Amino acid sequence: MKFFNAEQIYAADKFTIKKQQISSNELMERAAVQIFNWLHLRMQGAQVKIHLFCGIGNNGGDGMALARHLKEHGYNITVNVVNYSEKRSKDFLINLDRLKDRKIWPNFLERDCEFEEIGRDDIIVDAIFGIGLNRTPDSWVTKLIQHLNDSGAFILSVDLPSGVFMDKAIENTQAVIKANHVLSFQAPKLIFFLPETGIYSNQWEVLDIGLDPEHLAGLETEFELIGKNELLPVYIPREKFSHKGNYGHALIIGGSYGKIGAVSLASKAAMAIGSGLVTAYVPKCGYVPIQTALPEVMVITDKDENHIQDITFDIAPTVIGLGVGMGVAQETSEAFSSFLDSVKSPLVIDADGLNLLSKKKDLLKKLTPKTILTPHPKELKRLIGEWKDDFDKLKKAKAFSKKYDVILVLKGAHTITVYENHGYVNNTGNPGMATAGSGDVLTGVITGLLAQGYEPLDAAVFGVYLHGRAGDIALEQTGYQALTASKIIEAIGLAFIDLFKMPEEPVPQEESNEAQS
Ligand SMILES: NC(=O)C1=CN([C@@H]2O[C@H](COP(=O)(O)OP(=O)(O)OC[C@H]3O[C@@H](n4cnc5c(N)ncnc54)[C@H](OP(=O)(O)O)[C@@H]3O)[C@@H](O)[C@H]2O)[C@@H](O)CC1
Ligand SMILES: Nc1ncnc2c1ncn2[C@@H]1O[C@H](COP(=O)(O)OP(=O)(O)O)[C@@H](O)[C@H]1O
Ligand SMILES: [K+]
Repeated sequence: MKFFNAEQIYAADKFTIKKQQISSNELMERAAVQIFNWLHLRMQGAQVKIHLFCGIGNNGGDGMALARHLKEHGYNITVNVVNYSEKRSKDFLINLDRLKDRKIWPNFLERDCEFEEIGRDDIIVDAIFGIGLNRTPDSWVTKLIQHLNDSGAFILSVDLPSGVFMDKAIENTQAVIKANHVLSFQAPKLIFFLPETGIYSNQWEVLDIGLDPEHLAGLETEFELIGKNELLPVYIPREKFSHKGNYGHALIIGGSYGKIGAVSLASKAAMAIGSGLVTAYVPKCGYVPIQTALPEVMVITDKDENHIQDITFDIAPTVIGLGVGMGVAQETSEAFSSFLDSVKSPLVIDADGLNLLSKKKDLLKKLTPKTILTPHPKELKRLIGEWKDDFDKLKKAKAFSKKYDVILVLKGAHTITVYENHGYVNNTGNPGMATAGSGDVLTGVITGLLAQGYEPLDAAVFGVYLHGRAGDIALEQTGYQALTASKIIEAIGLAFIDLFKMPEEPVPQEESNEAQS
């Protein structure tokens, strides 16, 4: 699913209005009816106080139209116009008049005015700013936003939480609505998935307002949300007469004294994801533990007992995953450097492999084209330097990807895989996965997919999805706290099965069309 920017949404509005021969106000009405239906289905006429706060643009217009439907269905509402500008939009004004026609008189909130009391059990509809926000709200609007956030009431935001920009970082965190639920029109928004802005959208849902699907499908976007629909076409089925040689040989290089478990996890994950053969390359101290723990995995040992000092082997792996638990000893660094001089196979580099690259940036030029790097935020900082905010991080990651021809897997709650100018946002996984070794599992998963012939970008995006899905499935048995990296590996098979089990959930839409009657 694509993430559109504000300009694309405005253009899609225009296109739809023309093609469907409707007015912009009719489109607004659709949006308002959808929100009304969403609320009505849940509230069933309950007399909970609903406080609507509407700006003077089209986001406010949506709120005014919603107020009319709520009133007509007997809900207990108060309507507030947050009068932050004189430049009221045409459709806001139409809906203001329609309210007045029905004898509903909004309170006009201005600088220095008193704000109404809001009870903890009340509901707030936030329609102050939408995608048109282009500067930080004034101090009095900021105070109002704090008043709403402090009320403890349930906040339903229209389209996005007021105060969040579509394409840049928040400047004043006090000036942002903390929404309990966001109803986003037509498509989700990238800001829901970035850590600095995502915290303001506790939950979100998409409401279809009927923008022209063909027009939307033809739009080029920088970011997209990855789900089953995007991945099923990528899946490589198993052929009846295939043999293990068809599914590649993954070599996992890493480990050091006390950190052999990282290689065990990555190797086991590479096996579980379907690699035909898996070999682990470890210092001597890793031989017995891996041979004992993983009968399916072959082991090659380094000449040294405790650290990797010389990466040479006489096998021909299809793909190499390097770095987990490897340490950054001087000898390891030198071995890594000479290994890169001759390596030709596709590479996945994680953990200490990334730290070594950060220490000697020259090595980046030696990487196989489209090498996959899987940094967590600290490793990423070492690689690409500090960033100002999430948007700056993505910009820097894209530039880095282009400069070195690498695929960057930016791990986090919503891992984003970046290649050149594009970002693929993951929507599986859970906070239970914030646990030792879960990153090692991801390294094995991606390496194992590459071994089977997936293109590097597909292997990264698919691997991140399956890893998260396995974490979600494991969670059902363990709960957050007891979820461990090993449990993620155990659930990989179910993550594959789940891919085919049921179609992707449709974008949530409300069935009831009561308000249209
Ligand atoms: N296809 C869709 O998705 C549909 C979307 N719809 C709805 O339209 C919403 C977008 O509406 P919108 O363009 O009128 O912008 P909105 O956010 O209401 O802001 C209003 C104006 O405020 C101004 N302004 C900006 N920052 C400011 C500040 N800090 N302090 C003071 N003023 C500030 C700025 O004007 P400026 O002053 O810069 O000229 C801006 O234009 C969208 O989110 C959705 O709810 C549906 O109705 C139909 C289909
Ligand atoms: N809150 C979270 N929600 C979803 N996934 C998470 C969360 N926290 C961590 N993860 C995932 O867990 C993995 C952690 O990787 P990493 O930090 O390298 O762990 P380790 O070094 O212990 O193996 C990443 O794939 C990351 O996306
Ligand atoms: K809003």
